[in-house]
Amino acid sequence: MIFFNGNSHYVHIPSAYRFVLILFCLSLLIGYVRLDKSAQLEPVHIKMDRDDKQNKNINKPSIRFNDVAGLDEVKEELFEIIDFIKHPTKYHKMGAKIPKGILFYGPPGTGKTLLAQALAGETDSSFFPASGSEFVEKYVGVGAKRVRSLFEKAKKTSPSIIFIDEIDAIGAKRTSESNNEKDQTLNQLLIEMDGFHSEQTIIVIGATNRLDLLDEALLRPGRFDRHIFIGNPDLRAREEILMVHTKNKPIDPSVNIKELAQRTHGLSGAHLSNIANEAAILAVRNNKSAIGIDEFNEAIEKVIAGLQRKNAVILDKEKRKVSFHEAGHALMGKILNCDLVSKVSIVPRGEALGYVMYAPEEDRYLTTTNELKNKIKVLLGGRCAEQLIFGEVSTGAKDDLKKANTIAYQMVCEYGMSNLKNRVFEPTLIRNCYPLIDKEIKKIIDECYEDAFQTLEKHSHLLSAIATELYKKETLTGQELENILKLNEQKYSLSI
Ligand SMILES: Nc1ncnc2c1ncn2[C@@H]1O[C@H](COP(=O)(O)OP(=O)(O)OP(=O)(O)O)[C@@H](O)[C@H]1O
Ligand SMILES: [Zn+2]
Repeated sequence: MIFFNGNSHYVHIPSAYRFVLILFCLSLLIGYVRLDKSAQLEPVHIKMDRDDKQNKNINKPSIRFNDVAGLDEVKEELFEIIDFIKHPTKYHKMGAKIPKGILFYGPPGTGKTLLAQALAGETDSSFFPASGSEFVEKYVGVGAKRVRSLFEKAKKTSPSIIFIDEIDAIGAKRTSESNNEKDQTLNQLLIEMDGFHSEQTIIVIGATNRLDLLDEALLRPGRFDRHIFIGNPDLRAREEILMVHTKNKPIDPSVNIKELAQRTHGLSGAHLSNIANEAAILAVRNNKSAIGIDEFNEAIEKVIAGLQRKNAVILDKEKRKVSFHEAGHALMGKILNCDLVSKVSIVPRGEALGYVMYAPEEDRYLTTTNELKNKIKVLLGGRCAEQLIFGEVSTGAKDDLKKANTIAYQMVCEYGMSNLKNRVFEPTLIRNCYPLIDKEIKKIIDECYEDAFQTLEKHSHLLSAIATELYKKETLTGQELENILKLNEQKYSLSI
């Protein structure tokens, strides 16, 4: 209550009322402060909560290179990228551009995702996994928007690694039957990759099982210009992968991991991790205190039986055949001093069941008749070895034959290196003179085959030595090949 005296503007309030008034004002004040506080605090509180969630969503993998077994060559290649991410200024000062995109390609389950996580773990980068198929939407523009928002998030928490699995889902070659939504999504990805500055350390890793499907635009310099093949593990790698996946499991001492690795030729890392897990589950079911060989045997059978592709696991007989076939190529290459062999392997790669890798040659612009014939002999060496050892040939030389025949054809029709001398055959002339040309091609191929066969026959002890080691180890480096030859050449010369 307020008393008002019109004359003096003095307001007289009795003390009891004064007390109540003070209390009222105080309570208002406290209420206001509380209201004000809560009005201010609440959004702050919510904001913190959101930040917290965002931070929690930022995935910083704890996986390290040590968790990825085998793949030593790949890891070596990635060490450079690690240095880029860890010390970007060193490179910026030199005016060097940090690579933006890396493409991992190879068969499924070989550790592409694992490696990308390990790269993030090693560099303490934020990890943004995505799958190409997530961006493929019915409605135009949705995929592009998702790409934009993914890059926005990655930029905020740089250094970041964006991992796009199944990149072929958005990055496949564009055809005349264009799909507007897919094209927009791919364009957005290209724009984002072209857009981020080199000061923002963001590496985009794409993974695919089919490199050949990807659009050229994606592979251009400045985009996914580093391509790293990640293949199925060889014997040593399989042993290491099995070790990684049995590390924290009680294993019966009688289990020989090396022997398990030998029996799982052609399987991927994912299969091996699956075997270890299946074996553990079986051990629980069998009331065992440790995983024994019976559980492993059953798990291997289960995983192998579950494989749809029969040739995913090469039968032992085939493995022997492939070993001799590849040894035939490698030995011919060595004897004829053709190209420098850097690796021989019987680990399937793409459609090939084995392969010989040659060290990059210096650029050559001229090749002689003899050199071309030697190339044909090396190509035919695989089939010759099969004929020599098994008395029959297989379909495995399909690609070799195609390449050998192409060289022979060029020798006859383009280089004037046959009995038809210095003639050049244009398509119409080829049609008219086909029997003549064919006879010359056949002559070159037959002579080379005969020569390669005799050479391998003469050095069959070396062929067997290489094939045996290859069968055992599955991959031989150029140096290991050299050592086998040296060792057996000595034995050979001593024995004659
Ligand atoms: N080199 C390896 N070392 C250890 N574990 C491995 C290795 N390779 C594969 N694995 C195991 O297999 C699982 C699957 O591997 P990952 O997902 O990385 O394969 P991927 O190549 O990305 O397959 P996809 O092409 O099918 O996406 C991993 O989680 C891991 O358990
Ligand atoms: Zn071959």
